[in-house]
Amino acid sequence: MKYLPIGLNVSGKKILVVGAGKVALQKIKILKNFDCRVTIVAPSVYNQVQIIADEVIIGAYQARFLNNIDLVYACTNNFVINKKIAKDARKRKILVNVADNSVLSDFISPALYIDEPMIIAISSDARAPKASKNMRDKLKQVLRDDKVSRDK
Ligand SMILES: C[C@@]1(CC(=O)O)c2cc3[nH]c(cc4nc(cc5[nH]c(cc(n2)[C@H]1CCC(=O)O)[C@@](C)(CC(=O)O)[C@@H]5CCC(=O)O)C(CC(=O)O)=C4CCC(=O)O)c(CCC(=O)O)c3CC(=O)O
Ligand SMILES: NC(=O)C1=CN([C@@H]2O[C@H](COP(=O)(O)OP(=O)(O)OC[C@H]3O[C@@H](n4cnc5c(N)ncnc54)[C@H](O)[C@@H]3O)[C@@H](O)[C@H]2O)C=CC1
Repeated sequence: MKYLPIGLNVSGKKILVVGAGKVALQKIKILKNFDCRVTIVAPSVYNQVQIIADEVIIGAYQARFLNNIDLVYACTNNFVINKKIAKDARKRKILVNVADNSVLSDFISPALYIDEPMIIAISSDARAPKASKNMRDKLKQVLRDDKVSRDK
């Protein structure tokens, strides 16, 4: 095993998501459940992303966008850019998640289900993301059933 699951306090932290496609949107939707500030950078950003991000930078990634950032997600569809983001982040000691390269990632994204205050987080140590998603969906029902019995 390589990736330690921890509960990171992101309250008030500045988080940069590079890219605004399907994978970036998935990350942003999760982040919006937490008390952090999310900035998106991408050459073009569609409405849904625009609405949920705290700040949007239209344009290609530049290293200076990492200034004052606490955590970064590299979610472009360009592996060269993603690799550069990882390198730039490491130089600045900022923890980085690289959507297409777990080897370069300081942390990985588990499959999540949030029903406050409970969180289900399933990971396969980056080896079987689809299996993580499927297991999360099964356990989601367990949490829902448990809640029904707690609320009775
Ligand atoms: C390392 C990591 C990246 C990271 O940390 O970001 C990673 C990497 C890769 N994913 C790949 C593929 C797919 N990933 C998904 C979905 C999700 N993947 C997520 C996490 C992670 N994926 C991290 C490890 C998590 C762990 O430890 O288990 C979830 C759980 C959370 C999230 O993305 O936030 C999210 C569910 C979101 C939700 O529904 O809630 C689907 C299905 C779909 O999209 O419906 C497919 C298509 C599969 C198919 O079609 O079979 C591939 C290609 C190779 C392959 O297939 O294995 C790579 C490897 C690579 O690209 O190198
Ligand atoms: N859940 C996961 O972790 C998964 C990860 N992936 C990987 O994640 C990456 C992203 O996938 P999708 O979101 O589906 O791609 P996508 O094509 O939908 O989105 C890519 C985004 O990157 C942006 N982009 C491209 N060059 C950029 C630059 N120089 N600076 C800033 N933004 C830039 C594009 O404008 C676009 O918004 C791919 O590398 C893919 O292989 C794929 C499936 C699941």
